[in-house]
Amino acid sequence: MIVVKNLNKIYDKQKAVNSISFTAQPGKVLGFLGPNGAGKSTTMKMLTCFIPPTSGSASVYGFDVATQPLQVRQHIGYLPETNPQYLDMYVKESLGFIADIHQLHNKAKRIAEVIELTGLGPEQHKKIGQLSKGYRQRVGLAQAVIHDPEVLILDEPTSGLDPNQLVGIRQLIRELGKNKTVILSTHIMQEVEAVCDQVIIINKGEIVADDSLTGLLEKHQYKTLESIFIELTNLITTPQE
Ligand SMILES: Nc1ncnc2c1ncn2[C@@H]1O[C@H](COP(=O)(O)OP(=O)(O)OP(=O)(O)O)[C@@H](O)[C@H]1O
Repeated sequence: MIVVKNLNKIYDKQKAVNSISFTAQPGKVLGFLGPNGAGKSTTMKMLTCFIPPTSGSASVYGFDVATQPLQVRQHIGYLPETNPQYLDMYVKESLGFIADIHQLHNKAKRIAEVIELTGLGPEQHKKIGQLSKGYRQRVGLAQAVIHDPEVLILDEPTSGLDPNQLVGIRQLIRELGKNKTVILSTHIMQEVEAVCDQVIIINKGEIVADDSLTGLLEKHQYKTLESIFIELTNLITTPQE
């Protein structure tokens, strides 16, 4: 479970995240939506202890991101938007490297399992630099889940994937979401409808919707998710400080 209370991030003078509060429950996929620059990645970076909050609090699986970052990292899997990879490493080597960071005892078995889970089988003997973008995303996902974390934070996990790969990765996220807490950011509304149970829309650092997918659609007279998104993210027109 993730609990966020009055979380703020100010970069110099730029207020990126403005006192947001929400919870994410296990067994559900939470779609984190918002226009470019809304504060999605910043929030995800705070939840994964990559950057400290300016104020407010967030806990992941009961551990505080500011005071218990090691414990948070043990229970969280993170696929950053940029999916940074060592291109000279072989797929299995990179998974072994991450498995070592997590001090996994059953390393070989677990590497084989995540290769199977993420559909990396046919490409497992290649160097990461030789992989297509979609397969690199799969490596990122395999790295994020290798220690079987209870919480997964996925920043635009399907960006740039072809339709065949999209279906596969979405199915995988759905499957993982059955017993983990998953937060997923995306700009693809179809993906939200296909994968998410809960939807948060953030605009200019503030939450403008937090509801179940069905609740959100019902509240907006079953308009398309795209029109709801546009309506809500064009609402706040006052400039940021
Ligand atoms: N390191 C930084 N220093 C200064 N400002 C930053 C930094 N990182 C992000 N910002 C600013 O914070 C705001 C939120 O950015 P963030 O990357 O969280 O948005 P986002 O919702 O993830 O956007 P996108 O959909 O484009 O990925 C933006 O105005 C951005 O310019």
